Amino acid sequence: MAATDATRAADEAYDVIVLGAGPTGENVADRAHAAGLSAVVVESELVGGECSYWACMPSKALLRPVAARAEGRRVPGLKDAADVPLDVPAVLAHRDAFTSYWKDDGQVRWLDSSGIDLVRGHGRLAGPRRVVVDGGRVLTARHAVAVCTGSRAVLPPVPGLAEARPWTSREATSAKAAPGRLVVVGGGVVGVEMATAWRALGSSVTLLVRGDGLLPRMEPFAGHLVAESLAEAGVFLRTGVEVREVRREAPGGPVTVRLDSDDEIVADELLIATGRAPRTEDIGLDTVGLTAGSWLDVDDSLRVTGVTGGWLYGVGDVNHRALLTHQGKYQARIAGAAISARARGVPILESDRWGAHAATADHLAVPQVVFTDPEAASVGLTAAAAERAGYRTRVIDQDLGAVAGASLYADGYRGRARMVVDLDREVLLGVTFVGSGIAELLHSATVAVAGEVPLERLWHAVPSYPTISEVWLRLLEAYRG
Ligand SMILES: Cc1cc2nc3c(=O)[nH]c(=O)nc-3n(C[C@H](O)[C@H](O)[C@H](O)COP(=O)(O)OP(=O)(O)OC[C@H]3O[C@@H](n4cnc5c(N)ncnc54)[C@H](O)[C@@H]3O)c2cc1C
Ligand SMILES: NC(=O)c1ccc[n+]([C@@H]2O[C@H](COP(=O)([O-])OP(=O)(O)OC[C@H]3O[C@@H](n4cnc5c(N)ncnc54)[C@H](O)[C@@H]3O)[C@@H](O)[C@H]2O)c1
Repeated sequence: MAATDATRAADEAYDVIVLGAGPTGENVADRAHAAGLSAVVVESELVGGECSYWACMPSKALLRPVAARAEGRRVPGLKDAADVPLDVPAVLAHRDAFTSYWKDDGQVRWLDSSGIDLVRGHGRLAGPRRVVVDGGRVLTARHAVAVCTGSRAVLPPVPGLAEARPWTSREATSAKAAPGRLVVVGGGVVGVEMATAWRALGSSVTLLVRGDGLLPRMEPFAGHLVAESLAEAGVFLRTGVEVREVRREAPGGPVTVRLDSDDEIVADELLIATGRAPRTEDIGLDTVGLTAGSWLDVDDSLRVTGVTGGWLYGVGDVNHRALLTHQGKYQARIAGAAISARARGVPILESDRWGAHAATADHLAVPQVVFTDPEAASVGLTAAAAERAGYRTRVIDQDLGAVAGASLYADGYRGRARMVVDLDREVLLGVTFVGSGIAELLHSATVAVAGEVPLERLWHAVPSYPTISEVWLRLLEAYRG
């Protein structure tokens, strides 16, 4: 029997509506559902979002063989065997498998098995607590709507650029073959990771950076070490340059990039990796008093400020707090807890620093690993950021190559570590590691920074011998004198 309008309307009411099924949206829905609330997710493309299909997963699948080969080349006995070109079809096939061939059946099954409803289509807010999908189906939320629509690559307003149809992160992570000549614009994370991957896959790569170094949000030595190694891998790095104009005479033909110096570079592909914009231009923000196309300002429980009634949340990339999958998922856990507490009528939330309903780590302890060779990883504040924030600090640096575990790990190990100490509390504000195999070391630093572990107690956390982790001992010895 066909549902009447009345029963249909009742069917379409949920406790929580989530807009966007990326890693963040999936986790908000999961947390809400685990707390006994009904949840629906609206998704216009693939369940799993950018991370699964055009970002984290495919990029790391491309980069893992690059790192493994680089490490093999530095291990006696393995050097010659590892010093070979990558098997490009095998690497690309591995990447394709990691994106599930751009199909989301597995993630849809997970939603189903979790008891979360999925509505496919483009969702737009239509006033408080209402979402309209593809201009038809109307969903209403009893407690909350969480906007988790993520971000997209921005193209700077360079004449001819849009018409030249450059690669963005989507094409750079999903391309079916290595271009002969690739120009990459932007020395941030996407720029350096993709320059690393495509160089190793056989492209001649030119990396154009308008600043004076790479990875400007990290400690300067991270960018220096990565630049040194990219140059050794054969990447042409040009710093202090601006792109003035781009021309592509024929679709699929060569592209010419003119710089502010009037130099021209001709390439087969151009990757623009100059940052992100929020996917909020067409989600009905104007219907709730917000500006279309803006990042969402949120409080520490991820609730959007400037909207009355407290029902709208903005979680993940869309709030611009930390554009990382793990941080979006962390925010989702906090938002899910806050939504369910408010739904239960809990009078006062745990919104104090490090409370259950406050995403404090977004301000103080965001970890990030850049999967270049060497890897660069950091958590918390850089020395410069700590100084700007007014802390009284001491900076301790350590040559990672001098650690026994590192020299065993690879011949001629190159790397560096830094800890930034808050002298008033004697806890760590930030830690950075650069070197092979340090990605897995980062969590120790995250625990120390988020835990605000006193340095005198860290002294009793004994790293195993001979591991790269002994860098902790060297850093603490240098601090204690
Ligand atoms: C090349 C690259 C590599 C990266 N590598 C890493 C990494 O190694 N580690 C890491 O932590 N982070 C990495 N990131 C960042 C990471 O991808 C993002 O931080 C993460 O995807 C954000 O998750 P999200 O759920 O907030 O948004 P997204 O993953 O962007 O998901 C948003 C979802 O919302 C959907 N949507 C948008 N608008 C609507 C609408 N109106 N209606 C319905 N659905 C909608 C979209 O289709 C999408 O599925 C990388 C990013 C890039 C570009
Ligand atoms: N391994 C990881 O964790 C990982 C990997 C890739 C991306 N990400 C996330 O995705 C987000 C996007 O990465 P991204 O590299 O696109 O952004 P980004 O903000 O990290 O870097 C963009 C770079 O482009 C430069 N730039 C901006 N406008 C420019 C212009 N007109 N001309 C030349 N250069 C210009 C900026 O100065 C900056 O250095 C980041 O926030 C990052 O955290 C994470």
